[in-house]
Amino acid sequence: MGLQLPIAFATRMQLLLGDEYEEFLASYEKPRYAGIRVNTLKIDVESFRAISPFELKPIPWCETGFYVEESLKPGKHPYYHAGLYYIQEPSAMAPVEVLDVNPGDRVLDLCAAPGGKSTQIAAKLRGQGLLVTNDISAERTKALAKNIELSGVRNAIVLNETPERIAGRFPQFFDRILIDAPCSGEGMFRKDEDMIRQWEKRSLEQYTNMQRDILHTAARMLSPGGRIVYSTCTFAPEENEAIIAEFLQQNEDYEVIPLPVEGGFAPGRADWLVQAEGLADLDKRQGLTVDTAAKTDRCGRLWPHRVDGEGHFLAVLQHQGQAEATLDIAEMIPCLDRVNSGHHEATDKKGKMKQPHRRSKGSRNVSKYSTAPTDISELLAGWDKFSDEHLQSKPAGEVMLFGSHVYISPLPKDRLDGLKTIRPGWYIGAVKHGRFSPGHPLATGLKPEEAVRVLDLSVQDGEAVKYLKGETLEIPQPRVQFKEELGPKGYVLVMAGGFPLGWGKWMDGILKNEYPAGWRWT
Ligand SMILES: C[S@@+](CC[C@H](N)C(=O)[O-])C[C@H]1O[C@@H](n2cnc3c(N)ncnc32)[C@H](O)[C@@H]1O
Repeated sequence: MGLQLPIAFATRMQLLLGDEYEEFLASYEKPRYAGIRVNTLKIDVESFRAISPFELKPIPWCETGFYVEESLKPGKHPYYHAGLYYIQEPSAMAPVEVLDVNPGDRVLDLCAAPGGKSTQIAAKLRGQGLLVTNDISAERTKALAKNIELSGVRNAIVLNETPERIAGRFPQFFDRILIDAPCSGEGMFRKDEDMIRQWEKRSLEQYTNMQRDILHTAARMLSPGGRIVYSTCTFAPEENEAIIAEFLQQNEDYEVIPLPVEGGFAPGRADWLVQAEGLADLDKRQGLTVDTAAKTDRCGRLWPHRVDGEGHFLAVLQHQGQAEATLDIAEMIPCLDRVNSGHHEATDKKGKMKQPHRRSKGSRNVSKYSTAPTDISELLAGWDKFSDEHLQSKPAGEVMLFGSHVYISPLPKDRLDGLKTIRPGWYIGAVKHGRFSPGHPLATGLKPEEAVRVLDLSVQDGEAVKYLKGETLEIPQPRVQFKEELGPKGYVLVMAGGFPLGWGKWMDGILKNEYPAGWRWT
């Protein structure tokens, strides 16, 4: 066998799985599975199937997910750079499918980086409601913010916080909470051998302490009648059924909802917690009863020897309280029917939000964090002028100013006071050298019909790739589509096969490339 499993892991799995162990072990001989998930914020599944560069085989537990041949390099196609799909391990698509996200919900993704599940949640929200996406790792939130932007999400806030500090600001606030918990990663050994080295470095107890804390803190943020999905990519019952059993014991107002039978979910292994004579050693924790431990058979497991995917665990925790009519986010912010990214942390290095002051201009809600002495009216005038000249209409929502940067946010900014905010919303642009420059995420969040000037580049003959590499392109004027009264000169929304990639500036047959250097195709 090519893969060297840690002996302690293999011995434990053999003990737990008994007769099934040989089959489990044989799964490590098979190649890993690769998947993509269609981003329905950009394209519906049927339309994507019609233009897909890859053969697609449906993933049973995710309507928008497909197995693809990894050797075809799905990350090297202009459609990937246009955010039409996200590359995601097939089993990792399961937790969001059982979170039951509906447009308009307030959703928290607490351990979110690099953002696979957050972009899946965003697609289910369809631009309505709120996604707060968080990770404790500052480094990993960079990838998280980028993936949110690449996917064209307009209603997300990206945080880099501890769950405890978020709970302090958002008690009983969220309808849905996803905890894709940090774990020992045993289910990912086949996908990523580095996970084996990581496994050897940390004790199980370190993980279980973190998992317990995160779950208990998350529960404080759930609104009555809401739902938490707890998932891991590990097999150890200590990190899975035992965490859920203990939570249920301490929180009688929660039930575990059984998973749908279709799709390949195997039941949770309550039997690993409960033996004929009572609780197994593993779970002789104070207060835990056999009845509660037995409920964990309603959790779900994806086994690499039973499904085409890696190992995962998931539990749907439904709060039994009556859902209260919460204030709709759209009521908190006038006109929030379209609400989302950027490059500037909105907090200082200590995570302190600079004291905001609000002011209204016309029908608009404007908030400002006074980081830099940029003149507010200059910023607003810049944004007004840009939108008049380049957009069919101004996107609605609360305009927030951070120094010289403009965002549209799905929440009133005082909700974020004191939190280390990586993106307070959709990054619109900034005033540089006295001029408003549109942000790249403004382009990735726009629909082609919202721009005044568009240019469609060919996907087939390498033209879109040239743009993605940052090249200047020669583009004759008839290829630029524009609003007659505004002319062809100026910022152009550049597309690949009809899907926005970024900005360019067209003048006299030349398209100056505005694709950000850090995003370029290499
Ligand atoms: C399994 S990964 C998340 C993968 C992600 N959900 C996705 O689908 O792309 C777990 C994440 O939890 C983060 N993490 C670890 N401890 C945390 C904590 N106490 N609070 C929030 N995030 C934490 C890690 O930095 C890591 O990015």
